[in-house]
Amino acid sequence: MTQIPSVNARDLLDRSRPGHAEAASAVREGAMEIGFLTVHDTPISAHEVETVLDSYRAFFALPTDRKAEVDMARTKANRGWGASGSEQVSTEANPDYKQVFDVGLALPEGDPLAELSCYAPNQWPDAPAEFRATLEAYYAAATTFALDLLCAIAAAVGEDPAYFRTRFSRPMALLRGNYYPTRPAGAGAKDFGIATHTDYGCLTLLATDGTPGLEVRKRGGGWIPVSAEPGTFVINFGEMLEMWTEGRVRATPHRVVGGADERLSVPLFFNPDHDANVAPRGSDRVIRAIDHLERRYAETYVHLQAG
Ligand SMILES: O=C(O)CCC(=O)C(=O)O
Ligand SMILES: [Fe+2]
Repeated sequence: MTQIPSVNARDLLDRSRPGHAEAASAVREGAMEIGFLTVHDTPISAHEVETVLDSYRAFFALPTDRKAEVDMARTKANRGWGASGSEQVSTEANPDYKQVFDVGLALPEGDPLAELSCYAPNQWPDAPAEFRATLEAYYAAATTFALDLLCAIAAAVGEDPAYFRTRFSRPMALLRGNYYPTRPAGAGAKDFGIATHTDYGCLTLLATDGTPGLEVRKRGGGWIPVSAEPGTFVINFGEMLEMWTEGRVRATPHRVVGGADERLSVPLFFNPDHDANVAPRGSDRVIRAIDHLERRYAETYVHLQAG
């Protein structure tokens, strides 16, 4: 049976700890074989995650017309609320029935990067109170942790951590709240909370409310369920890191079918700077991170789809 490795984050991040070698070895298996791992003993507390989950829960519980005030479909970017059906991550499935709320890096006033849609301004609802402050605080904590994790994981798989550390100074990192209502009556074989997909970026730091639902595709066929209580995290890797490491780190397909229980999850998609070259290191190709990300956004967000 394939197991998703569980890693002590303190041991991983601190090379002087006696558990470091064991943590690094578990990371190698998680990154290079399965494409998923879970981490515990992290710098982000269960309480911080519960606070973020409570904020998203209150937002998604607002009446539809209130959420529509920050509907990303009214913009050419992906900041704000995405209604059920606003994203189609697989051409073999219908648009997902989840709702989302997406937040990106907040740039200083007048920053020329704000012209790029990957750095579009965030849209904030008036309610719930503290929603913006809670998400901004979590965004800061999660991006710091994600960078430390990515560098430690790079070192564990034999890459140069210093190289990665310099490619995330203005990251196109996207924080998302996913709200999965109960699986709709009449949902069929092509309907999913989120259909089978790989993530687009480097590393995804995923918190959940503890309700099961996420499934990871096994190489030999079949699915492995993964769960994470608040304070623990699921880590998986995206297409850019797979390209960047010439396939040594794997971007593994995953999905949420959804069931009788509502569910909330909070991924941080840790994407690099817009101008990072994510082509295999040592090759003479250039694949700009922003080009890959904008192409994937244009394929999957229904309001950005061509035609
Ligand atoms: O809800 C989950 O557990 C996973 C969500 C996911 O795969 C995504 O948002 O990319
Ligand atoms: Fe995903």
